[in-house]
Formats: sequence, C-alpha cells, structure tokens
Amino acid sequence: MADIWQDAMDHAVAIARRAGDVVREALLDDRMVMTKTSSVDLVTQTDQKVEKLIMQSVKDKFPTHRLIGEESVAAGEACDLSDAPTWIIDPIDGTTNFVHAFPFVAVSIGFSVNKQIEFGVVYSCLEDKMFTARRGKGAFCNGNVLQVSDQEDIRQSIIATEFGSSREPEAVNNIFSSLRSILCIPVHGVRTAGSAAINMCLVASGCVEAYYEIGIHVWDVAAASLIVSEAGGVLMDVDGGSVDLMSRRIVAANSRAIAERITEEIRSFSPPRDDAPPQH
Ligand SMILES: Nc1ncnc2c1ncn2[C@@H]1O[C@H](CO)[C@@H](O)[C@H]1OP(=O)(O)O
Ligand SMILES: [Mg+2]
Ligand SMILES: [Mg+2]
Repeated sequence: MADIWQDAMDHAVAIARRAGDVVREALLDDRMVMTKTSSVDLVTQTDQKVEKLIMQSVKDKFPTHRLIGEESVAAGEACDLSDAPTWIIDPIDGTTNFVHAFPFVAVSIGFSVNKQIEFGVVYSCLEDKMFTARRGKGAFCNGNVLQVSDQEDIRQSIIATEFGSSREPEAVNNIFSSLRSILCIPVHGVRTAGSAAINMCLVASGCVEAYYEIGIHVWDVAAASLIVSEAGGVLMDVDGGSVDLMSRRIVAANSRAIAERITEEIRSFSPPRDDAPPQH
C-alpha cells in the first residue's frame, strides 16, 4: 500500500538539505548574535532565515498542514499540537555551536498526525549526516540502518546530556546534582554535543547509551524521538512515566533498563510546558 506521508517526508529531506546549504554558507560569513530568554540563549539571522525557508516551502506544497517552529514561537506564535498534520521545526538545533563553528549543528523537522510522530528528519549539516525515520519502517543515517547499542549495564555506558540555557545558581545546582549522581554510578563518561537532536541521533547510532535533559522544547526532540524509537531505543519521562513531547522533559535510551536507571538519579523538576498559555 502506498505510504500517504511519503511525499511529505521526501519534501522534508529535500528542504533539510537545502537548509543545510544555507547554514554551511552562513558559517563563512560574520554571524551576528542576538539573545532570547537569557544571555546564553542565542539566535542568529540564519535561524530566522532557515525557519522562513522551511515554513514557506511547506505552506506552498502542503497548504492545509500546520506548523510549529522555534523562532515563530519565540516571536509570539502559539505552540499547540493538535491532531492535524503538523510540521515541528527547529531550523538550527545547536545555535551556540553554530555561533562558534563547533561542528554539531542540525536542522530538525518532525511531522506529527494525531499527536503521533509519523516521520523525523535530522540533518547534521556540518557532518553531512542525514538521519531519517518513518514510523514502523526503521531509522537510517545516509541510507544505512541505525541500531541502538546493546549494552544494558549502565556502568559500561556513555550518557549524553546538556547544561541548558539558564545560569541561575539554583538551576545549575539541580543540573549538576543529577549529573554528579549519574557520573558517579559510575559510568564510562558523560558527553554534551550541544544539540539535543544530535545527542538523540547518537543514541540511535549506538555511540552513546542514553541522553536525558529537562528544559528541551518539542522542536528539539520531535524528529529525533522517532529516530531513537525506530532504531530500537526507548523514550521515557524523567520520572519514569511515558514521554510527553510537550512536557520539556526526556530520557532517550537504548533500553528500558538504562532509561530506568537514569530516572533513579535525576533530580526532576517541571519547566512551564510548551503548550502552557503565555504568561503576561
Ligand atoms: N546555552 C545553551 N546551551 C545548550 N543548549 C542550548 C543553549 N541555549 C539554547 N539551547 C537549546 O537547548 C537544546 C537542548 O539543550 C539545544 O539543542 C539548544 O537548541 P537551539 O540551539 O535550537 O536553541
Ligand atoms: Mg533546538
Ligand atoms: Mg534552534
């Protein structure tokens, strides 16, 4: 039977590649940096330009589809995930890396119907790695099948996470408290790639056993969540329940055993949800 979303997925791959060209070209220019929620939450004109490029191309080809994009939400658009076909876009995941030319920068495009991710595309543009997944059909990197690591002993694992974009001492203490507990399990190592989407693709590729973070947004993880699960991995809330992509909390792991072991060590908290009404 023909796949009704194949056209949309082909479009996502093509537009992610075009977006990647724009990102690579912009790396050669001066990168003017602006800030959003804090002095370390960065945005550039390239984030905005790439989001416009992706959104316009989706509107032209699929005019009935809905869109959620990081920079549009930052500009005041609502972040509501309905049952309608919805494209969930992070034009540059890893803007801090982009600003510093640290080579993990991704374009992330997820597509959801009935609140279920149907396909995910993460293009790591400086590595030229195109990660794709279609629900029920596996995950791939540049056409090669992805499979999570089979390591079930957390003591033999590498765990990825990020430090987030708050530098408030209490928030940083929370993050370091969880990180310390996990490091001292002990694990082989802890890594931060600087991009939530790429951290999750590293889980899908079997290079790290798990990634966890509190504070991510739906556009950081929508596409990569399917790439992880189609590579045989599991997704979980940081308290051990089912994952909720609007909750800003995630554990993505190669196995239930490692995901659950991580949830035992995380000092959890709940940032305002992505679909919370705006605060005035
Ligand atoms: N200073 C910072 N350090 C790390 N991640 C940051 C950050 N500011 C924003 N983020 C965002 O938070 C996500 C999870 O850490 C990252 O993928 C990144 O997405 P962004 O580049 O699209 O903003
Ligand atoms: Mg992001
Ligand atoms: Mg971004």
